[in-house]
Amino acid sequence: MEEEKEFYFKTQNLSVGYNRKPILENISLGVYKGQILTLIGPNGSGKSTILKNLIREMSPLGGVVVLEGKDINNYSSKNFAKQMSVVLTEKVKTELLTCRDVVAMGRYPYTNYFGKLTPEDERIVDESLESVAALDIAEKDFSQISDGQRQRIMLARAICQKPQIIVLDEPTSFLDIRHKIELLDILQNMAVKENVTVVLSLHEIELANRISDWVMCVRADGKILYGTPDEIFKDEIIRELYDIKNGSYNCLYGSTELEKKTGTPKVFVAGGGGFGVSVYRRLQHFEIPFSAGIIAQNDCEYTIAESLAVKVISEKPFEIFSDKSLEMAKKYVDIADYYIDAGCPYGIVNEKMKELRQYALKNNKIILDKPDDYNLRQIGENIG
Ligand SMILES: Nc1ncnc2c1ncn2[C@@H]1O[C@H](COP(=O)(O)OP(=O)(O)OP(=O)(O)O)[C@@H](O)[C@H]1O
Repeated sequence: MEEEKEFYFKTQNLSVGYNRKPILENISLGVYKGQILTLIGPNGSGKSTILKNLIREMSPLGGVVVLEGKDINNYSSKNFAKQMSVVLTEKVKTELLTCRDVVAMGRYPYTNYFGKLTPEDERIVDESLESVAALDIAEKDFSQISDGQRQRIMLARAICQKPQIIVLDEPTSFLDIRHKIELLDILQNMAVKENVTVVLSLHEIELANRISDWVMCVRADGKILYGTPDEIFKDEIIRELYDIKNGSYNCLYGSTELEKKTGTPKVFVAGGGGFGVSVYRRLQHFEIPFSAGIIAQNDCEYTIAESLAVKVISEKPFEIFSDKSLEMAKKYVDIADYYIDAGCPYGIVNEKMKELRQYALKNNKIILDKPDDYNLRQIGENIG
């Protein structure tokens, strides 16, 4: 990681761990103002431990954490709270506090000794509640709301603090997909529009890929990779990071596929244009090995076919399907008992697929057009 200009927030040779035993060493991260850094990695790899060291909840076993050129230990508590707000997963103990009260706690670095809120503070509390779409639950008892609602209130509290940097540990874990997207949208907005720096950990790597400027991969073996999303989100790196042996993760589409079924492909799928995707996944579901073709390598379903099919007959990007590919596809039709037509329309590029279907027909293959689950289950039973 080369530093051209001074990072707003960085670590230098940071070591973190428990009871004087390091679990991760030589951690070097750096973000500029208004950027988003996401920590990803398997359970127990140490993401929360790193975050706790970044927010002064734990003391590093070695190295330093630097905020705006200054060791974070050299900030007074109040000044540190004006710079940084934190959203952790731990449940906050509250007695008889409304959601509004909890959010208002975010203003304490700015209030006087008695903690009295000014009308301006009250306005910021309302604004923060509104930004997480929680005005409707503002007067509810904080201990009587759902996990997802609690997560949004804690974010509102952090926003209310008007920080320069916000640190969040798995802020999306209890949220449904709509609220996940909304939360990440709020963070992105804070970063891009208000120049707030965001450091967070996420399990949803496809979302990490969308919002991050920097990504830190924390591997179970203690190895750390740091880079831009383009450098980090490669199928190979992600597979190794999570030690995915059965199944696959596709970085381009953020899709997860279950384990490929191997064996003689008694089914041939004529796919293309995305029409084959659901057929491949249902064949996998019924544990039926299959071959697929002819798929252009730039077709949106190519990588999914590669993840699930025993064999994919493919064509180079943007090329009209060649005789050579057709001959190869015929070989796999020969092996198969079934020819599934996924319904991709014919055009200039894939005209040879008409010939392939004729070939299957002539060779007494059972032709199925867009089969449903009932058909697929029967195929599974027939081929054993
Ligand atoms: N208080 C503690 N004392 C000793 N070891 C701890 C403590 N808290 C966590 N650990 C250990 O430190 C390692 C890293 O834990 P950490 O919670 O940082 O992982 P994580 O990457 O955040 O995991 P997850 O994705 O499951 O939240 C784990 O092996 C864990 O068992």
